[in-house]
This record gives sequence, structure tokens and C-alpha cells, in this order.
Amino acid sequence: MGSLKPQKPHVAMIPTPGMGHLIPFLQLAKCLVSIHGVQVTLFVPASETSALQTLLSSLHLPGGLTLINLPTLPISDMDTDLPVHLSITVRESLTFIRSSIATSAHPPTVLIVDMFATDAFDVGDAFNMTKYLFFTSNAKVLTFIGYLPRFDQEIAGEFAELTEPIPVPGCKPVRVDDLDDYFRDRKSGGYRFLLHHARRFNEATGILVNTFEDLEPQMFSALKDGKLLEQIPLPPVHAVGPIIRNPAPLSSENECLTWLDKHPPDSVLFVSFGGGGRSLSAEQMVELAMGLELSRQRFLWVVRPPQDKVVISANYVAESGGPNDPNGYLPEEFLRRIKGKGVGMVVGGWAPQVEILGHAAVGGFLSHCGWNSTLESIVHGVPVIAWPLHAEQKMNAVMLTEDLGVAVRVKIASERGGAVMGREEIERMVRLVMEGNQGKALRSRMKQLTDGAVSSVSEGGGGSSYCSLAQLIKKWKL
Ligand SMILES: O=c1ccn([C@@H]2O[C@H](COP(=O)(O)OP(=O)(O)O[C@H]3O[C@H](CO)[C@@H](O)[C@H](O)[C@H]3O)[C@@H](O)[C@H]2O)c(=O)[nH]1
Repeated sequence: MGSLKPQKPHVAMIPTPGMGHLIPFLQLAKCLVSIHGVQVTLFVPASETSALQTLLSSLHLPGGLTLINLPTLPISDMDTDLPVHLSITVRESLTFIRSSIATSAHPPTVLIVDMFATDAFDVGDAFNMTKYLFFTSNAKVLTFIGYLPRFDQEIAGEFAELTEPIPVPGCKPVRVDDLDDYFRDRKSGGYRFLLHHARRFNEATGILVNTFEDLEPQMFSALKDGKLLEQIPLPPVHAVGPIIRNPAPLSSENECLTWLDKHPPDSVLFVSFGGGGRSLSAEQMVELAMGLELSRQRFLWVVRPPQDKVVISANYVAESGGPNDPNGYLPEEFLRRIKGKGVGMVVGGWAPQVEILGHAAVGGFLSHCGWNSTLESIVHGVPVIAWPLHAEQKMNAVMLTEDLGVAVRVKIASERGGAVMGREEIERMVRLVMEGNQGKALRSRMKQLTDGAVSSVSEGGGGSSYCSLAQLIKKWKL
């Protein structure tokens, strides 16, 4: 595990697979090493995805950060609910992690795990480590999940039968429609695993959250008030964000960035549904394509194969998990037209999202509201069209639209995949954000959040997130 100066705290970090969890873990690790002088060993989940390989190969690892690749696991018949998949992957890796720590010349004394990796607390206990959780979403979602064990005991039937929103202490009540589908069945694997981890949250000495206090001021004043913690058994919560990937030096060879260079400020809508957890149906993708075209706004769309397999026409079959080539699942005439007019660009697979959002030409983001994407749009001052798909994304969309006023949201029926959102409605939302006064108002509110985000992590300005992390590390050095 490399050499370790005795005075440096050594931290082991255990993320779960999936770019939305791995990217903030890698970034926190880099920040602990480069800014705070901590030694970090991070266990990288096994994954063959090209996105992960690209990310890892582009990383400039600072001395003091060691990555250990976890072995690929022979897991078959995996439940499709994400919490199950992530949790089992961690459980199956614990023997490897345990022996890796046992044979380390300078064993880590602090353990930081993902919200779906609380089973790794057993390893922390075995080596007498101080245990923390790094929660890769926001404080509101953390509080909701922290409250779940108690609420689970209090309700009798299914969540879907509740006639009122869920009254979570310290936050605005949460509507059942804004929860992931596995909340509709309390016996589902997704629900049971989430509850299992929530019950273990308070084994941690503290929880680091990828947010900043000025973004969720009411939440943090409630969390600092002892009364909330009497109702929700959470350990101390520390806002340490926004922790997002640093932009790489702009590459003149990247086709997305060179295309953006040709367009005026705030004139391009960026469209992306995240790191690959879910995608739209084939039918919905065609409506989105047509809606974008009808809006007459410029767009840059990162497309992924549709969720389902649908025959759209005699020569066009959209197939789930198919290759990342948009020609395979978007109508040929659409691709030809937008290329001819130069109004849009469609790329398959993975794009440099942070660099794109930081480009002056980008003036709006149609997003699934994954928390990393949300933080990246806040840091770069880009207003959002919220199109949440699963996990806690609907709660994030509520925060962006109802609490912060920096987004508009698509019709909820289409988020569930139960109804297809038509091209005219999509056209209307795109125009709302990209044209006129409403778009300007959203953009100007977003820029105010940008200022708060940047100052919270500033070292010189004594930002709140910078100081929270520095204080924790001081304790680890004792
Ligand atoms: O083409 C792409 C697509 C994604 N990204 C990056 O990948 C990350 C994606 O993270 P996120 O926006 O959070 O989406 P998911 O991958 O869907 O994230 C999962 O994890 C998040 C953090 O817990 C949750 O908020 C989400 O709901 C959950 O789906 C971001 O940093 C993006 O910049 C790229 O760089 N290029």
C-alpha cells in the first residue's frame, strides 16, 4: 500500500460501482491528499465500462493516493434494483478488502464508505478504524433516508397507499410520487437494502455530505439543532461539497468542445441523462429528438441506447444495451437534418460533461438530476430542465424547481415512463429555458448559487465546506 509517513492519517475509502458514486469518491480522495495532506487508499470497484477506464486513465494521481482494483466477481442473477446490486457487490468484496488491510505495512485508521457500502463497517470494526459515511447526494435526501427506519415502523401498509406526503422532521414533507419505484413495494430488494443501510448509518462517527450549507440552509440549521437528531438517529453531518471533477485542460481535439467553440454564449442546450443507470424508452427518445428540432434551439445531446427494444420502422430497431452509436436508435432523417443545418450535435456514449457545462456557449441543461450533474450545473451557473428518471432524482428535481427556483420540470407522468412526453411539450420547455425572461431569471438565480458554491470550498476565504473537512482531518491527526 505504498509508504506512509507516520504523522499522516491514512484513510481507506470504499465507493460502490457506478460513475455517480465513484467520481465524487475519487475527487474527495484527491482533495484529501492534495489539499489536506492525508494518505488515501481507495478500493476501485471492478467494472469493464469504457467510461470508467477513460476516467481512470485520465486521472493524474497525486502521490499519497493509492488505487486498489477490486477483483471481478462471479455474481449472477443480480436483482435489477440498484441498491441490491451495489450492496451485494460490496459484500462480495469484503474478504479481499479485509486481507488487503491486514497485510498493509501502515494500516489505515480511518474508513470512509458509500451509503450502499455500510457492510464494510464490519471491516472498520475488525481493525479498530474510525468509521465515516460519504453521502454522494444532498442533506435532504440523507435526512429522509435517516428517517426511514423509524417511518417504516410507524406505517402499516405500502407507501403508495399514503394519502398525505411523508412528514420528515426538518424538511418539507416528501411526496410519495417523488420516490423511486421500489418504495411502492416494501418487500422489494431495493427497499429492504436501503432500509438495511439506513439502520447502519448511525454506526458512523460522522457523515460527510456532498453539498454546501448555503444550498440547504434550513436543513443544516435543523441538523445542528439537537431536537432533529432526537427524532432521526444520525451522527454529526458535515457539508464538504460541492466536490465535483476538476475540468481537464480543454482539448482542441474533443469534437464536442470544438463544436461548442463555434456558438455564441448561452445559446446551446446540453442534454444528458447521466452516468448510465437508466435511459429513456425508444419512443420517448424519438419525441425528444423531434422536440429539440422543433424548438429551433442549438443542442448537444449525449445519447445512450434506449431502455427497451422497439421497432420504430422497417429499417429502424432500437435495442436496449445496444451499441452507443446514435444511428442505431435515432431516426436517420433527424440525424441528417440536424447535421446539415449545424444546429445540433448528437454523440453516443460518454462526453466530457464538466468541461461542456463550463463552456460559455452552454446556456441550459436538460438533465436527469443525478446529484453530481446537479452540483456541476450549479458550479457552472447553468439552469436546468429537470427530467428525473429514478433513484432520488425526483427529490433533487423538487429542490431545483420548488426550493431553489433554478429549473423547470417535465410532467411527472413521463418521468415514470408511463406516458410519453410529446414533442410540442418538449419544444415549449426548451424555449422556456433558452429564450425570454423566464430563462434569464432562472439563469440569474443559478449564478447566485454558483457564488455560494465556489466560496464554500475556498481555502483562502475560509469556506464552510473547506473548514468542515479541515476540522475533521485535524481530529484524525490526533
Ligand atoms: O457523458 C457523461 C455522462 C456523465 N458524466 C459524469 O458522470 C457523473 C454522473 O453522475 P450523476 O449526475 O450523479 O448521475 P448518475 O450516474 O445517474 O448518479 C447516481 O449517483 C448519484 C449520486 O449518488 C445520484 O444522485 C443519482 O441519482 C444516481 O443515479 C457526473 O459527474 C457527470 O459529469 C460525464 O462526465 N459524461
